[in-house]
Amino acid sequence: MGVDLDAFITGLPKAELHLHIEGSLEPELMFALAGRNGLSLPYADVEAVRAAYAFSNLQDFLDIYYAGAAVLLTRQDFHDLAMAYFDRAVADGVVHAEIMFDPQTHTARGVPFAFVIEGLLSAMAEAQERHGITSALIMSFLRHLSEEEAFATLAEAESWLDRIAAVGLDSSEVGHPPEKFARVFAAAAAKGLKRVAHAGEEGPPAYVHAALDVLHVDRIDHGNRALEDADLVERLVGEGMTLTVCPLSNLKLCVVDTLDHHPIDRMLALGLHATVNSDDPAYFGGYVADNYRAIARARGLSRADLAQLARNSLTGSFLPADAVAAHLDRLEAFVATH
Ligand SMILES: Nc1ncnc2[nH]cnc12
Ligand SMILES: [Zn+2]
Repeated sequence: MGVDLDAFITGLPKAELHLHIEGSLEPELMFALAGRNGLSLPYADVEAVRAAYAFSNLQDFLDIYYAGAAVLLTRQDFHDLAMAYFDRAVADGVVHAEIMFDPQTHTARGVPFAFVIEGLLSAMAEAQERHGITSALIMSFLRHLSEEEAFATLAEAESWLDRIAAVGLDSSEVGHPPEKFARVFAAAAAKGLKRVAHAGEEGPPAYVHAALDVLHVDRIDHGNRALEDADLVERLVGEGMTLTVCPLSNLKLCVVDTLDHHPIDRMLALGLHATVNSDDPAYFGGYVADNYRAIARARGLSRADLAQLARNSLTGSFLPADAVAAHLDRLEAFVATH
């Protein structure tokens, strides 16, 4: 009733479960931080940065994304980066965000782990105080690096483990299967951390199986290629496994050729617990509500579908059950009146 689809999408209380904070670095902030830190960028201006964002696969993107992150040096830089994200997320109706960070991208450049996490944590506290948005941290290991380096990162995080909800696995998927990180994920689990992993973005269904069987993940990031394996789909449905799907990312990284062919509605119809997320919004042309809008238009999603995606995001989050229930109550009230 009443409001148009854009307002309905924005108004739906939702969680964002797949967001790389380094991927929310807008070109304007990239230039501001480069200036503040006395660094020069290989781009003339923000338009030139945006023009460089044309990718034909995941690796094309990762090369540019790691280069962009080089402007992040101080606690204040990480704080400013995260505050900019939270401001956008709140405007999109995000009530809870589980944000991934890649410490190895920074520690490899000599930035102390403490600067990264303290900057993010101070922004998380400020965003909660200012906007009421809650958040959690997912510490992701770069899968193109070694198991030993992942263990070193877990050791560096030791004194902050009570502030980290989960470990994750990202970066170049093909050739770096989940098995490579079996032991470090087991060590993280023994320390009480939850586990997520990118799987089935470019990698085959076998990587999704391994994320489940070997890494014992609580969620699958992306999971698109699971659709190639009917038994795997049945298993994911049976286990109620949340998939953190990222439509605009899938388009920009050529996981789908057009959003018109995106499988989000097929996933819902199969009973998969799919969610919609932005992945790296500064690089892929949109924040979470842009992703809902783009996929709704391309696939003709109904308001009931959109509400189900938002519901899945809340139930798939790592929030305590009472907080999930409270958000779901608000979601159902919103849906009933719009
Ligand atoms: N979509 C993605 N896949 C793998 N690693 C990433 N790091 C940032 N975004 C990523
Ligand atoms: Zn991702």
